[in-house]
Amino acid sequence: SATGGKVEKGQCDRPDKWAENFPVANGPRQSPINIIPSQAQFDSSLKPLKLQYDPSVSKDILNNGHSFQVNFLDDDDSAILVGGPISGTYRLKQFHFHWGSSDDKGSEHTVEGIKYPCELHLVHWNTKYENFGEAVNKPDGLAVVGVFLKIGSANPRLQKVLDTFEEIKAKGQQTTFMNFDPKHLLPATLNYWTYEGSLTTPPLFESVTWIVLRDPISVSPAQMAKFRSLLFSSEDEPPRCMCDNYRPPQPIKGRKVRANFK
Ligand SMILES: O[B-]1(O)OCc2ccccc21
Ligand SMILES: [Zn+2]
Repeated sequence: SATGGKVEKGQCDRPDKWAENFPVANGPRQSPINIIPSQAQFDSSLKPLKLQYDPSVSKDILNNGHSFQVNFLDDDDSAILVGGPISGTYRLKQFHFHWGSSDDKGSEHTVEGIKYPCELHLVHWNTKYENFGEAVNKPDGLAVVGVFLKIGSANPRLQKVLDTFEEIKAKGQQTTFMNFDPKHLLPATLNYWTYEGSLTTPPLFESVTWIVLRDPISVSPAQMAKFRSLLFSSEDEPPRCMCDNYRPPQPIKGRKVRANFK
């Protein structure tokens, strides 16, 4: 940068600047939020979450310049989410992650102010709409399952994803990534909190029913270092480490968070 110091984040990368171009950033149902378990309301009418991902129709993995994502074939009901707080059928479109520059931060949702080093988002769209693009800005358009990653033993299922990173190091790079079953990235029990929220990245559409799992999956420090080996920048730009791609918690604005467990 001009000052020769740490390269500053570009304007568009800074969450505190997003309201200038996306006024909904200050809207009534923004995400993520800080979850306070004692204030969540147990709702016995909430159904069990059903993630039916067979066969696993993953296609490819892409570095999109703000995270990396695994894309799925979504032209039929092969990988769907039903039950939980939603009605109807939502199709899996992609999953991606958010993480920090160190293990003490990185998740978007927090629990009693606790940040996890990483958070996985499994993005599904409501099949009452024609496709993801039609669903993405509708109030009941998306359902995103959030999974926390906690520092512990290395996660062999996650390693399969990390092993592709040499091929997608820079923005815009993509490689095939088939037959990966995202069910293997879920914790043993699917206890969850749910609330109405938004995309956590521009355009911040208020279209997401959030389903945040209570139990984390494990990730090792070495695996977290691998996340940080990716770049925000493309191969012909000065390298900028891909990390801290998380939005901080937003005002709850009177919303209720429900739990399907006591
Ligand atoms: O903003 B997000 O990361 O959170 C939910 C979501 C859905 C689709 C794309 C990106 C996102
Ligand atoms: Zn996300």
